[in-house]
Amino acid sequence: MTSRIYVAIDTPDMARAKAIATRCKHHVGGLKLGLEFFVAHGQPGVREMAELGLPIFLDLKLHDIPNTVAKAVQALSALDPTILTVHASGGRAMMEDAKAAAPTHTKVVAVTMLTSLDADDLTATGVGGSAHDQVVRLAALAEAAGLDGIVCSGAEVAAAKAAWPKGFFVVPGVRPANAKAGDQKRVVTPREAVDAGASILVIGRPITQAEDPDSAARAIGATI
Ligand SMILES: O=c1ccn([C@@H]2O[C@H](COP(=O)(O)O)[C@@H](O)[C@H]2O)c(=O)[nH]1
Repeated sequence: MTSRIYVAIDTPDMARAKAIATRCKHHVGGLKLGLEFFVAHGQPGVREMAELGLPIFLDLKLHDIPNTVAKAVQALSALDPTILTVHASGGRAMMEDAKAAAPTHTKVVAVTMLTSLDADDLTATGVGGSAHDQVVRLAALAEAAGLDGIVCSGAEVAAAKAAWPKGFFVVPGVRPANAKAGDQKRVVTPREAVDAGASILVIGRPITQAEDPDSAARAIGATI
């Protein structure tokens, strides 16, 4: 069975990115390339990583006016990513236009509330209610916009899935027991994320900063 783990390759260093991906490629289901990697290497870098043969999750978290996001998605289409992210707070029209511009089989998923934020952060940005309420609200908006799913923490995925059973649920902020949370505030273990209904888990530092990324990915895979 294909692993549900997408390893977050968060580095601007191409040699390191390829080395990590090559080492753990038999124990993960895909590679997640985000802002740090894309700003450093752009589309040629993504193509180079895709040559390793794993599905590519392009986590660019696009967030702008509908026309700008749609044009950006069009410009990325040749990369044919398996998964692409936009921010749900960009609004319904932005998400609709992003989905319309994406290749048919690319899953366009909306980031609801970053896993590095907690309830206090939400209040500080002027949003009332709990993380749970915010995620469920933005999940409904993403579904209405025709997206494929959302990104949320493992703490909200069960509620989001109950409201959207056919949605695709991406869960970052995943930490094996006793691993350092770092800047992540809404954290669950890999097992908890899967039990709650995650479609895929995004895991970065617990794998990429391990002495042996291959063993780390394998060990985490064994817990789910
Ligand atoms: O809410 C979100 C959305 C995306 N991410 C991304 O996932 C990885 C997590 O890396 P770790 O090292 O496992 O913390 C990273 O690339 C983020 O950009 C997220 O953490 N939370």
